[in-house]
Amino acid sequence: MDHTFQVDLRGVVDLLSHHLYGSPRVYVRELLQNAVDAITARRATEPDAPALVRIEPPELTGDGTLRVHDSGIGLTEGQVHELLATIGRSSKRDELGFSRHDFLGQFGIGLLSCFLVADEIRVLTRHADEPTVRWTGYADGRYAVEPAGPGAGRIEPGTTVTLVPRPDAGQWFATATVTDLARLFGSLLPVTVRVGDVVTTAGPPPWPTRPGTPPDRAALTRYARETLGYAPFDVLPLSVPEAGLTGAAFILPTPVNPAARSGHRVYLKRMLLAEHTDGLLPEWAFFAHCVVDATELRPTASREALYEDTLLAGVREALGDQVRGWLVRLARHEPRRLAEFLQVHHLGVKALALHDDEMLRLVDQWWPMETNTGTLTLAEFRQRHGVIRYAASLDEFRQLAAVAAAQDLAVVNAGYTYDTELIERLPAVDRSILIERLEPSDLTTRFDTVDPRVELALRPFLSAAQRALERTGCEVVLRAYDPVSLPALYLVSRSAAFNDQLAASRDRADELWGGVLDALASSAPPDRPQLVLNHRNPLVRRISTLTDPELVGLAVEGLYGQALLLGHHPIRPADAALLNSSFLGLLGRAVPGRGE
Ligand SMILES: Nc1ncnc2c1ncn2[C@@H]1O[C@H](COP(=O)(O)OP(=O)(O)OP(=O)(O)O)[C@@H](O)[C@H]1O
Repeated sequence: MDHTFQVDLRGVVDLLSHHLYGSPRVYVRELLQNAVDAITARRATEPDAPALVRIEPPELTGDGTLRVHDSGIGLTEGQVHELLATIGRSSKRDELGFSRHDFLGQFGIGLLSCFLVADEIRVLTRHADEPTVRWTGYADGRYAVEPAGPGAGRIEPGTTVTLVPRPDAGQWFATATVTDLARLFGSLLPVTVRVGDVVTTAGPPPWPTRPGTPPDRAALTRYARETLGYAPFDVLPLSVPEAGLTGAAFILPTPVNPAARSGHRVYLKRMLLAEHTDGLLPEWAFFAHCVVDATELRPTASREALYEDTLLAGVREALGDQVRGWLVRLARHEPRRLAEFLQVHHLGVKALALHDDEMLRLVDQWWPMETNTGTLTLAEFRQRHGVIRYAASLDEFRQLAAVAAAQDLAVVNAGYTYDTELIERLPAVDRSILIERLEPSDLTTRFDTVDPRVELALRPFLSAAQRALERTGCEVVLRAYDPVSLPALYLVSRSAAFNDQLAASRDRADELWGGVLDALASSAPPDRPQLVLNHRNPLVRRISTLTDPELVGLAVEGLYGQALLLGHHPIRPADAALLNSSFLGLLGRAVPGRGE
């Protein structure tokens, strides 16, 4: 024998409140939604029927209940039995079970949300000229249906839903709260909604809802200020006809962390879905905040997020194209504004340019980069210097910018976030673009060698200098270069820097890893850092003529330490000890009196 499922209503309500809805406040939304749907249904056959929803909070009814009156289609007694008492039953689906296009509701569970805040729900409803019916449902699962009785019938078709608040839910019924919630969820609804005497609907959205209508920028900016709390950098209207979507993207006026997306304000058929909806824009467009209304996108059952389907994916792509189009237009027609935009959002734009050719071109053309010949865009740099020569880290740039400039070598500082990757991606977009990473040791090839006779005469000095620095593993070289004021330059090729790091890790590693690192070290080329003394520098010349080997040692150690510091190189413990001893040694010699 067949049996019918029994439903434990308390269990279902518990499920809704703890696992489906984020807050009991959704009861206002569900009541509004049912009222609006009922009005839509009535106006389908009676286009001139009134379209009014009136909410009376307990303060106004005076009997502790909240009432929602609508001028909708109402229900017959048969429908009351069928629809109100069956969980999951809805009049808003077609014979095949698909949600009907004109309605907000579709799941047949919305009314249950009232049990989040009420113990008892009463519905007094009249359909056309049928008798008025009274339905009362209780949170424990009981319900009663009866005719309204003489004198208690409704004069007009429509429905009044009455909630008897639960003792612990009083806060959700305060007039101010109900007004705020009606405004939050329903301000764009196409019917008039009143809480008491206060109209909470605000008419049509502030963005164009018909194709071809130009946006009212002043109204949109006002909307952003009043509703979203900021004055946008710019506003662009959005439209995706396949999703029945219209809206606006507000470009945020301050930098935002691309990883901390705050989501978009989404309305479905003019009812607020959520203020922080994810998934509407591609991730790169984090600098845009959208407010949209769509007729075809679907909500999840909680009505607090968008259902991820192919339509949503298509919408995301279309909206991404529109935001991108705005950027490209700005670049073409308002370069100043674009520069302002980039000042605020350059990090995000660069992140986007890592994958997006159009954005990469934008960065190439418009983003001012630091170079050792002043601030230039990469495009300008190319035009002037041909090859984009770049230092891949801030330290490398600092170390070499001035010296390279003195050799007429223009270098871009690509040490800021994403810059190196972006420069290295440029040739993939435009094969004619030449790039070259500045290798510190390349510089020495541009330095002049010293006259062989002079160098020969300085052999003893150079040997003493090399001996003094032997412990540091660095090679002393003599060259002549500009700027004259620079006595010495410490140059580490990339492979030497790698070797240094490897040696430091080797010292800290255990046996197993030590073995692995040793194997690596043996495959790395034996490239030593160089201390390049500048023979054009007067001090170096004087030092090179010293005959006291100890003083030569102290002076060269001093130059070594100064070159390390000037180039922002890491100071290892051995370097610190060397710096210390050379400083004290030189001081000892400089101060009159006998040393111990
Ligand atoms: N104010 C009303 N006027 C007329 N009919 C109503 C009203 N409120 C509810 N109903 C009827 O009760 C049914 C169930 O309502 P309920 O809110 O539970 O679900 P729904 O609106 O169909 O779907 P959803 O769960 O998505 O809101 C509705 O389909 C509708 O037929």
